[in-house]
Amino acid sequence: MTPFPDLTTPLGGLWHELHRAVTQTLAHNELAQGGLMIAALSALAVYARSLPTQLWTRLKNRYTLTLEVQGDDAAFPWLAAWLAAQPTGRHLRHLGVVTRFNEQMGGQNLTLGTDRDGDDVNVRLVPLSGQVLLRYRGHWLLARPSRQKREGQSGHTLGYAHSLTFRMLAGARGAVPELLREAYDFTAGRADGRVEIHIPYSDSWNLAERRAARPLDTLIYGGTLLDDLHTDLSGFFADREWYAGMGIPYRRGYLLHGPPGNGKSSLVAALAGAFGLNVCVLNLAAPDLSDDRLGSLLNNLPRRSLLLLEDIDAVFLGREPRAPTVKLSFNGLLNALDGVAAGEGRVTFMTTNDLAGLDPALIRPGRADRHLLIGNAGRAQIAGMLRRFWPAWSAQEADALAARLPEGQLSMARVQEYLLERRGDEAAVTRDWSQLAGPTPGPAAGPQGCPTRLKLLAG
Ligand SMILES: Nc1ncnc2c1ncn2[C@@H]1O[C@H](COP(=O)(O)OP(=O)(O)OP(=O)(O)O)[C@@H](O)[C@H]1O
Repeated sequence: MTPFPDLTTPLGGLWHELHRAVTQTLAHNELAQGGLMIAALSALAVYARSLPTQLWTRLKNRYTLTLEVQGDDAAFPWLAAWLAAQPTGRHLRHLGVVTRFNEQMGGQNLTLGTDRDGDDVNVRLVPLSGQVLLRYRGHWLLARPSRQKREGQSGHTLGYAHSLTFRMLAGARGAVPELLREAYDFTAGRADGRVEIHIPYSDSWNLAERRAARPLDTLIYGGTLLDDLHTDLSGFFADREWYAGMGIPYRRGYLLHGPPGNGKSSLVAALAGAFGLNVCVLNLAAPDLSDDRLGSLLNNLPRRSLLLLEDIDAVFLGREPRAPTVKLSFNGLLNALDGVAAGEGRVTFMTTNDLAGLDPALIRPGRADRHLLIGNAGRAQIAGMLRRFWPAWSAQEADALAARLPEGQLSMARVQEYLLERRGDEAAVTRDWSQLAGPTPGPAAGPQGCPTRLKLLAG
């Protein structure tokens, strides 16, 4: 087949003319010859310059493998914390300071001091970007944390999307599962009795904090509330097959209601510790929580978690949002709680200080199967708390002191605060006792004396 078009056609004739003109020009015109030469050499130079990069990329793709984990994945905190704990992890030079609510970033924990309430003020030094070479089980790993700005529709910064990449020789593939297992054991898998608190991040959850589990017996409630709840929950976890056999959705919902500061949030965290579970805290009033996002979040709940919806009365008045900033619709919430997509095995705790303000649909059985009133402190509870603070006191001494206070008027948080203030001065507890029945001191205290910052998680 001839490389030229057919000369008998008009296009073939045109091509022939063009070819002849170019050949003649190149044969007789030195300027054209020089131009062509320069163009050819330039093209060669460009190709030669890109050759090492191409070669490197080819070699890299052929002989190395990459393990990448995105910041919103559950494995991210495991690997980030593991990396930060490696001796060479400290060689990363681009560090950021984040508060403890970003524990998922790994990094080095620093306690800067204690605040007015005696709580540690913690920050973390976390690697944001850079790369380090480290040796793992005889293999070289190039670890590279990085972050990318996330922008909203109007171009404003929403935050940063973090990711972590490990590059290694292809032969190290067998070490990947071990690496993941070790990172998991180092963090979430540590059987140290800690409870993980997760908060929403985009459509998924981020580990906000790992905290020591509070023993259940440090919480004192009236009657048999604690035992009943524990038994109910144990029964639920043991009954999966029974639910399946009965065709009943395998979910359990609890509504804890009562005045503030009597241990609703603390109870959820303590139960999580007792059952080896974690807590996912969701603020339904968050302005960026739409119906869709709530659905995704509930579908993506980390395994073995209790879902905690705090202060649900603060979101809707009846079925209407309490504030214009609330994006969630009442129906969206109902659907997420028990619609078709509602997660199997989910345990939800809702807390409220205002039962009367809630729409009955939100708390009907199926969404909230058990309603538990957690009221103000009874005398027996106050006596119980006195003996926790002062174990040497006899039951009669504690009962006698508690009997001087009105039944069900004070919050347990108020009693706790009073005792905390006098924990170094036993005599002051009895001496000032009448103050407890009086008005609550301090600007941060609510009507029942619940210090507002004693929530499971702020926000
Ligand atoms: N029943 C209780 N036994 C022991 N301590 C309690 C009890 N109730 C409350 N406290 C103490 O009071 C503090 C506040 O409790 P918590 O935040 O759990 O109350 P709450 O009912 O969830 O309050 P709110 O309705 O304001 O969220 C905690 O530090 C906890 O130690």
